[in-house]
Amino acid sequence: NACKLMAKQKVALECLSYHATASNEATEKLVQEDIPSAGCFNLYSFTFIDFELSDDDTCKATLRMFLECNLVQQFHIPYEVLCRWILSVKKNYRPVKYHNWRHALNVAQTMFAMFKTGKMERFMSDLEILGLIVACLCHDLDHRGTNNAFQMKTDSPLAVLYSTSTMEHHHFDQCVMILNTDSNNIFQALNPDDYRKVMRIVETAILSTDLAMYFKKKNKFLELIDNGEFDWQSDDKKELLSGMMMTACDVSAIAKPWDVQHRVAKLVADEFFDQGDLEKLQLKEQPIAQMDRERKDELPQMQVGFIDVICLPLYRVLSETFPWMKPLYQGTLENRQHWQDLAEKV
Ligand SMILES: CCCOc1ccc(S(=O)(=O)N2CCN(C)CC2)cc1-c1nc(CC)cc(=O)[nH]1
Ligand SMILES: [Zn+2]
Repeated sequence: NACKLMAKQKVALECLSYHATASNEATEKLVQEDIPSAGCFNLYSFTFIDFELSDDDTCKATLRMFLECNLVQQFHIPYEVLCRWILSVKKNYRPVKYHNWRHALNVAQTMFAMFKTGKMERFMSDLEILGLIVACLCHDLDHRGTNNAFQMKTDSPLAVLYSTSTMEHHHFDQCVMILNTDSNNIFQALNPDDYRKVMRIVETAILSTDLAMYFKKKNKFLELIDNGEFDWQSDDKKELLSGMMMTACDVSAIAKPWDVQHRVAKLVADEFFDQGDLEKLQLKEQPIAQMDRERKDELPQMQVGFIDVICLPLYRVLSETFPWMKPLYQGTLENRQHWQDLAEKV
């Protein structure tokens, strides 16, 4: 309707004024760079840390993941197009405190480690591996540091466009926009059937990162597991497994070594508190506890709740079915103890 059209134009206008694609200079530079090994970046580990990587290193680490999965050769991705696409994706993340390019890189690296160290690649087709890595890198594109509820409450143009999973639909939209920007289309060599398939994998995977959708999917997934499901080849089961893996990657900072988790949690809290400030100022309303900086001493207890309600159940069922994913469960358990200790101190 007219209302949606206006909102679409408003969002599109924002993009027009800001050039979405990477520059040719930046692309040419990356094309020439030597790419360190996966071992050098520690990409096979569930305890990968990006803090000491420069922005340039993060692009090389991303290139290394594509090369390590043989995706460039397999899908005839022109190397220059891949370099430009990585730089364009990085450019379309905003410098918010948590939902920025570094988060996207970490989520993609966890997916890579799941495929390789978690031995999940044996259940995945090559197209699914390509689709899921791309989905992880794009899953929070153009995040503004505010959640779906905030879009609704502030009547943001995005909430007019998408009434459910508002941000996740926008992230996918941004992913499509970048692919449609000339010489950024890493899927250009795929035949029409594979192109349709991989776009569907990317869309479903990005939409599954809405935590509200996770709760629905989790029960269906648990049912399959309880019935001793082991044939993950059918499309709907594969979609369900991919969705669980996307959430597992999205929250995987919770399983990192304690000093990393503690530092990342501060970034998450700072971004939440910024939204809480906006709600107090702009909306004159009291934010929920996790977004209220006046209640920051409740943070350790909230993290224990986050671990118990969302993270542990997911990592437990994944590691029971796929044993090599256990490090994620183990790391989360250890961090639960640290958060519990802090919660008792307050
Ligand atoms: C660290 C600052 C406090 O962070 C939290 C506080 C509460 C909860 S919650 O599970 O109770 N729950 C989630 C669903 N909301 C709708 C209601 C509240 C989760 C987090 C949290 N989220 C993420 C993902 C962005 C990462 C992270 O480390 N912690
Ligand atoms: Zn995310």
